Amino acid sequence: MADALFGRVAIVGVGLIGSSIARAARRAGLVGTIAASDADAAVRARVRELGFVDEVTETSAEAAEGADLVIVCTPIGACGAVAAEVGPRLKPGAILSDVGSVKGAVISVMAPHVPPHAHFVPAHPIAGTENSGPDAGFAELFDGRWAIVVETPGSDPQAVAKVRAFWEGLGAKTDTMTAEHHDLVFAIVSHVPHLIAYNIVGTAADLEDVTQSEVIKYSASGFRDFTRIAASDPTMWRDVFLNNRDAVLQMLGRFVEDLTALQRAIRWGEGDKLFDLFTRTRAIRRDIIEQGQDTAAPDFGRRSAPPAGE
Ligand SMILES: NC(=O)C1=CN([C@@H]2O[C@H](COP(=O)(O)OP(=O)(O)OC[C@H]3O[C@@H](n4cnc5c(N)ncnc54)[C@H](O)[C@@H]3O)[C@@H](O)[C@H]2O)C=CC1
Ligand SMILES: O=C(O)C(=O)Cc1ccc(O)cc1
Repeated sequence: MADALFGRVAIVGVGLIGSSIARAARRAGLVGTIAASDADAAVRARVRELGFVDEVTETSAEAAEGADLVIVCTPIGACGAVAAEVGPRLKPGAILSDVGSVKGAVISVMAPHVPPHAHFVPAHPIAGTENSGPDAGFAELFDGRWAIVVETPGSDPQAVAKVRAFWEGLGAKTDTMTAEHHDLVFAIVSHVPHLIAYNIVGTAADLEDVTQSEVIKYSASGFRDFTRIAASDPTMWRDVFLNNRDAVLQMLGRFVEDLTALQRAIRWGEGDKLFDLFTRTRAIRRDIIEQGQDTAAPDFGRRSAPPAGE
């Protein structure tokens, strides 16, 4: 068991990520007290029932009162309003953080509400599932996965080090990068792939009338994997695309160009072009596996409830 890094931690928004943080922090003995709040009364009631936090408050301001660390785990679109509510309650030396999948836009709406006596250290765990809500979280979610901690101009190195230590205590490996770089990288490795999944499942669903349900009946594992991703939370992903617009559009532009080149290769029977690309991409997958980076274990992706007895 690690020594407690923080006395009181407040989690605002107790869905998949917020509840997983609470469970993992408890598992590691990382914090003294965990307070939690959520805008949804049904979620607050369920969190009380599940019993993985010490205190459930009506408002985020109450949860943040006296906290050493406040982590905003709401959809991105709510981060600015939550920061406006908790900012004035932050005690001297307190750290405000978040888990949003986009960093630039989130920082621009949260940072103005951080008083000079507190610190702001944005973060993003690269771990999740297609499920939402407090029942979907589990303590092992971050084990062996990356958590990106963002350094902002003027950020306090000690506060950054504490947030890194917190994520490492939750089981993650940590790295730092600028918000701008983060948003470009995750546009191509996470946001555009989700958009592709939403699109292909949508297209197939539109064709379903024509094929009389064959789309679902015969869907093999490739299409099934897309349906898992396309089952991800609509609010969360709407907010991701609205808030990482420039980077996503830049990466989509490149993606569409490359797709058009493939379309052309198929039209003109250029088998060598297709074969070369498929050979390169197969090697990439093999490299990922060799480096032990394929930590998206299927049982993690498919989990919808914490282990019995938690
Ligand atoms: N789901 C995933 O796989 C991952 C999500 N993230 C980020 O984590 C954040 C949360 O995502 P999830 O936990 O999946 O969502 P979730 O939908 O499971 O939970 C979000 C919770 O926030 C609450 N909420 C909404 N507005 C609020 C407000 N104004 N004040 C207090 N509570 C409020 C909702 O009632 C809900 O319980 C998002 O910003 C997302 O970008 C980061 C990594 C992975
Ligand atoms: O479920 C999956 O495959 C994911 O890709 C989870 C995920 C979603 C959003 C993030 O910002 C990070 C991880």
